[in-house]
Amino acid sequence: ILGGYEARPHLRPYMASLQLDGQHVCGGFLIAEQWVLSAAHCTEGTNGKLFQVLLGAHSLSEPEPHKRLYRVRTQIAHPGSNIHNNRDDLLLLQLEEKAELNAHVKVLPFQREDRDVEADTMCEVAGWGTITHSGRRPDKLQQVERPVISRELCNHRTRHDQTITEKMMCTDSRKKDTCKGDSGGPLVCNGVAEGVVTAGSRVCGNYKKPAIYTRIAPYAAWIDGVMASAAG
Ligand SMILES: NCc1cccc(NC(=O)c2cccc3[nH]c(C(N)=O)cc23)c1
Repeated sequence: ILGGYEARPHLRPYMASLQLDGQHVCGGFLIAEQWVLSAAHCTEGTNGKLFQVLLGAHSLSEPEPHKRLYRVRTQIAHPGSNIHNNRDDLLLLQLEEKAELNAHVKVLPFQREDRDVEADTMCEVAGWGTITHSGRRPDKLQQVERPVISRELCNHRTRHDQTITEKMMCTDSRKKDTCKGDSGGPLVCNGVAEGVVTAGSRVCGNYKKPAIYTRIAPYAAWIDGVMASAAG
């Protein structure tokens, strides 16, 4: 997160850190006791290795009560996701066991009504992604508030030039923005997860490249289907 600030500890008990060999790679969030939603692009370069999911954390390094690393039973990328564009950039992770829910570990509801969030709505995004252009990584969860911008503006020739589909949404990226390692985290508007951070143009903090999110509502049926079929 560029231009943000340290989150109030455990005010976002749904936040997950997707880790490989103890290293934070991407954000994610708890959508059910045994399921985390993140971004498919996060699996790039992991050559099929499964993530471990850290829940209940504020600091990535310090011991904290309720902080727990979960193994992943299965990772399911949306069938439409690919490395060439940002379409269908969603990843579902089934934990080896149900997460132990408590004050620091909670499920975040996601939007099921497929209607655009109005432009200028203030939403918030959090993550352990880089906090400087040079790529400094934070130890503690960061957050920032960002206004939603219209798809029309986001699709302008000088911005993302007609690549933003009706299954995506954007927020202003002037100075305060998502960045490397924030992918997979939730965009929360009025207490509901409306979007999932996608790297998009990979640029951070440049107002010409607004932050892009995969809208969750259009994928509610896919998410429910995967969770139901794996319930086993
Ligand atoms: N503000 C939009 C936004 C949201 C989330 C992430 C990003 N930026 C990256 O992710 C990024 C940036 C720079 C080099 C990078 N290399 C890689 C990589 N996977 O090798 C990713 C990146 C941008």
